[in-house]
Amino acid sequence: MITLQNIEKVYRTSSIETLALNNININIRKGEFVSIMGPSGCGKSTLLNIMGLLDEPSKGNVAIDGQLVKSYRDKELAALRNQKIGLIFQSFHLINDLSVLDNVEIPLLYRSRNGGSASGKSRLDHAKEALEKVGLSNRTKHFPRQLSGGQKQRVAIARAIVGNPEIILADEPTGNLDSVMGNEIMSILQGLNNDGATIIMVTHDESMAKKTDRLIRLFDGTQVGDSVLRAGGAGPGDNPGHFTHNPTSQLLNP
Ligand SMILES: Nc1ncnc2c1ncn2[C@@H]1O[C@H](COP(=O)(O)OP(=O)(O)OP(=O)(O)O)[C@@H](O)[C@H]1O
Repeated sequence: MITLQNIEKVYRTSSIETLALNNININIRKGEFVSIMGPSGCGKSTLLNIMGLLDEPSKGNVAIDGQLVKSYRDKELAALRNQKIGLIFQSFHLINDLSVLDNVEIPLLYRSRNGGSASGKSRLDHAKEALEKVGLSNRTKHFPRQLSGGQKQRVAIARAIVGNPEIILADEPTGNLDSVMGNEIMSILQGLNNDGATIIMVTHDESMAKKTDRLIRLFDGTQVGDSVLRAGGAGPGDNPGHFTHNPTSQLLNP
């Protein structure tokens, strides 16, 4: 589903070079719930951003469903992201001036403006459905400032799933929440995973990581662990999957 091959990421400023990721090789299988852990600054967010096509590696290859994304232009990357990937962040990233319902509709608006055919009514229906899935049907007209942290994160999850993405990437989704709310958010993510979503979650919390299928550990930009926590997770030794031919992109393994 997501394959990273020999990924290196270097951040360069005029005076400093930081090797944020060094020779990372990971294959995420369809339907897995994977957690990524490691000390502050070890490269977790950088890794998630590369998986989410928000950032490019300095070296190496990223493939989504076997398709190398290296040759994709920004617009193609944005379209692929909108179609396949839902993003959830620690600080929610909601738009304060928009109602809950309008926040959740945003990915569908993007899709409509880029050739999608969904009507305004169907977009709103989908947004309401997504809010129902996270138990927030009774807050559609509220604004983010009128919600608790856990509710804000549930809105963010509804926005992430409204377009039915196959992949959900979550960067410390419970990091700003107390343990009760954090557990609620984990239950929602587990439910989405049971329904078939592939989820990759960065966390500092071992107890949250233990609820996932597989734990990848990073240290200083290097992958230092990859363990299966429950059946269903792919093993550390798994080889990257095969790559299908698409004339518009290179093959990762010709
Ligand atoms: N835009 C940037 N420019 C320069 N260096 C950066 C940039 N973003 C991240 N880094 C550096 O890359 C390394 C990895 O950062 P990253 O944010 O991926 O770590 P992290 O594991 O997610 O950390 P945390 O747990 O504190 O959020 C760090 O040393 C950081 O200082």
